Amino acid sequence: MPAATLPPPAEEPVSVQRLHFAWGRQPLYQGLSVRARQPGVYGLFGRNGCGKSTLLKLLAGLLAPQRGQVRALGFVPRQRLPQFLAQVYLLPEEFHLPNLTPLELQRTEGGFWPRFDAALYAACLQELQVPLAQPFAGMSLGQKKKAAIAFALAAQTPLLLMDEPTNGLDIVSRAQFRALMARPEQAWRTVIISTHQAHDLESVLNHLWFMDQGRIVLDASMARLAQRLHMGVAASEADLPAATLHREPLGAPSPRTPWAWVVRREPAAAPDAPAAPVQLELLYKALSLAPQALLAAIGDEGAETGEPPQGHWPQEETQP
Ligand SMILES: Nc1ncnc2c1ncn2[C@@H]1O[C@H](COP(=O)(O)OP(=O)(O)OP(=O)(O)O)[C@@H](O)[C@H]1O
Repeated sequence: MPAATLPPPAEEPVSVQRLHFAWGRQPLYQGLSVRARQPGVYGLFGRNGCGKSTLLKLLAGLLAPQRGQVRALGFVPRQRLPQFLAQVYLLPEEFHLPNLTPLELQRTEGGFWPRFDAALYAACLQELQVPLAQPFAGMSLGQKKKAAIAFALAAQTPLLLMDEPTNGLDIVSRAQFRALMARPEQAWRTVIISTHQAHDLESVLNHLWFMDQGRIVLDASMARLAQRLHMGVAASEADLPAATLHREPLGAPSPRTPWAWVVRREPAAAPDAPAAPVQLELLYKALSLAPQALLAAIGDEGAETGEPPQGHWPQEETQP
């Protein structure tokens, strides 16, 4: 059955409840909860070292939670059941490719993923301009990364985890990555992308998670962000709108320096005004520097959809 016509998964793609995890004695998460309720592209953002890669590894079953519950596609990832492993693909930030050509990689490893799509692999490699028959040993870092991205997309797993996929790619390749993510073959599944390259994902994301101090502090759809926030650039500091949630000069401060701003969007004041696109880089900085007012303006999406907010989960559970 073509991927685009697959039925939606019976299980919630991802559910993490009251997760506790520490590397050695240093606690990283002390009660992290987050859910991907439906397929889509989720962006996982946060400062260096906040725990994004660790969460992806927990979702792939490479690490075990110390307390709490992690579920992906209805499975407990750490059990590493073959049925689960066939449905999840983790593209780590750093990886080792055997000294094969991309074509040989498909022949030797493609069979591990039951939905591996050889035609899609060839199309992705072509789009990213990776030579099919050149051994990886003779490729640059960026070329290897692109080959790995093509393989990850072609594996067609219901859950795809990508850690900093655009790191090391040139500007043209980043645009090509965005085009690949927007292909219809990707629309049916759940993709979680950890990244600092906010601009690379603006047009691709359906949903945003922002992690800080071991918790997901922002869990909002892009539609909600566009509905709740208004962003723009003023010609100078004197031209900034009143009551900004975040403001920053775009260059060395001077009376003529333009300033970027974020304000609460007031749909009641102009109900027919179209929602403006969300500038993720600005949002990222605003969340990193002064999150409280911004989070209050965005509000709790779960509360409005009847979902339990963080910390109201039922029974805490410890996994093997
Ligand atoms: N193998 C490891 N052993 C010990 N500590 C680790 C290990 N991997 C990660 N950590 C620590 O866990 C914390 C979270 O690391 P992680 O790589 O998950 O963060 P991140 O948000 O992905 O960071 P970055 O944005 O820099 O990639 C860091 O303080 C890091 O030092």
